[in-house]
Amino acid sequence: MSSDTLDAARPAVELEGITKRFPGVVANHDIRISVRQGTVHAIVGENGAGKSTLMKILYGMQKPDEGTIKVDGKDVSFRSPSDAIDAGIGMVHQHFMLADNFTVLENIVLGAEPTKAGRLDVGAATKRITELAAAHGLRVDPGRLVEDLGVGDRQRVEILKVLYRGARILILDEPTAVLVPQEVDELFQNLRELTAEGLTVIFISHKLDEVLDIADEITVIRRGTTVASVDPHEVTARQLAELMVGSELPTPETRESTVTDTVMLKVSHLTMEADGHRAAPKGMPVERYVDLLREEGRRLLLDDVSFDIHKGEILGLAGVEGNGQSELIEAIMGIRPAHGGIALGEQDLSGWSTLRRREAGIGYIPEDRHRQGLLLEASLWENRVLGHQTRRPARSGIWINRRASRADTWRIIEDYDVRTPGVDTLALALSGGNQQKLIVGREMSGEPLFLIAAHPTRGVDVGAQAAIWDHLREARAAGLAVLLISADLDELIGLSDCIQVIYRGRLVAALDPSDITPERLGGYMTGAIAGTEES
Ligand SMILES: Nc1ncnc2c1ncn2[C@@H]1O[C@H](COP(=O)(O)OP(=O)(O)OP(=O)(O)O)[C@@H](O)[C@H]1O
Repeated sequence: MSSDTLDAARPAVELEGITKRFPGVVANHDIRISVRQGTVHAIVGENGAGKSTLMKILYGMQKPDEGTIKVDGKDVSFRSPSDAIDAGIGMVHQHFMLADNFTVLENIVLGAEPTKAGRLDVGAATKRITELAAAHGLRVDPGRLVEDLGVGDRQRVEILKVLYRGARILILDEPTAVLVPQEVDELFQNLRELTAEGLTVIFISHKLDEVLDIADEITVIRRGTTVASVDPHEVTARQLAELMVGSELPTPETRESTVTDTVMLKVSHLTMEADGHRAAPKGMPVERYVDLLREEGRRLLLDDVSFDIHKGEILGLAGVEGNGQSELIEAIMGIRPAHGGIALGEQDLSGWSTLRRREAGIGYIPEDRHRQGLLLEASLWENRVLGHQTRRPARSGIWINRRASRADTWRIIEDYDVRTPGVDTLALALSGGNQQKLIVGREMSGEPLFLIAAHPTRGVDVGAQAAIWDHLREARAAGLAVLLISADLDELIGLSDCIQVIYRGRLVAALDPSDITPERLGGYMTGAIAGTEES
């Protein structure tokens, strides 16, 4: 949109004086934002700044204590998301909420208004979806099963789903976190087409360069209140970050290799069958057995994966989600059986329980902090103890040592800048990024020999991201071996000593991070560049 038309555009959403308090925290305070119709309006801020709370208010999931919301110039008051949907607001969640074993069409119409007869008119629904998809440049095939779709396609289905319900204002919560660069380009193209047709997009992201690329206007929230609305053409990513933090950022230090010759983790011929683990015939070498499985045409989730990680080394694993990363983690943690070998230092881990592996020195920052990382209903100090019950400071004799655990939780809060009123706060009351900082702090505190870091900075702001990177680099310099799995390609390239690409369960390329671009890496990850071994 040209700046003249932009200025002329009327507001689609006006938030005036929004305040929301939780016990001990003012999450939003006197927020003022005017979102012009037909624009992409980005909202940025540190972890815990209050972005999610504000979006929950706008989507009817929470009620503000004070303030007014106007949509298309009219005062509204939402009691639930369905009120927000009726007013033309749609939310595209970061974690897709699609049913895998249903088609695109079924997912889109699921939960939308039933037809008068109570049955779905498949012909009419298909026609409407096809028209919507064509009108907005969102190509998807309504008849395909969602489980067969890639991440970018799934996101398009989510967008179509809210458009199908009549949304004119779309809220996108960190939509690029799971996308490779090529998919980000496509998403941005889609968003440009949507706004060109008069739809309005509210875009939340921690990736400031992307925000600068796509937004027509950016609002910065700091400690619960709006501190600036800026034109993306007039600020740099660094200035934006400084507005968020309220002070100048430190310049990142240059890095030196700390990789040693000592192998800390050795993974050899790791292979996992899709339809159930069967023991290999006695005495048959694993390589031979893997060949046999292939000859039989069995589907393999991990296909003969071998690599070493040395003391002081970060090995980055690049891959589009669903190409075997989760299975690799599960095999290393002893959660799911696989063929092949895993050794930590001199110790062969075959047959070891997850707890024993953890005790032997494996730390684990899980990819899904809600399902695997935290007990949301428990306090922060209890979460500090979680998974570390048998080690100091949690344990003294046979008892959990509350005092030491609480003190250590305070230490993590300080070291990792977790924004919380205290250690008795429930984990569910922390913002997403602050939950993540707590988990990273906890896993690093166990002083592991080897760490699996799955998306360690997902959802954390640039300041906290830099702090977590520093902690990882320091631990690496002290000899920690790290398997880093991340969808953030700048993070993978910036932190890793070597990058392996996983595609359909196989390691297809070994790349040197010092001479690879995110675009080329994305090419390997999607299979667009054929996987040849490089080094
Ligand atoms: N249900 C709740 N109960 C208590 N406090 C809450 C609740 N939800 C949010 N908060 C607090 O409100 C503040 C704002 O949190 P919010 O989730 O809105 O931040 P955010 O900007 O979305 O952060 P992030 O980038 O980490 O997701 C935080 O201090 C958080 O701990």
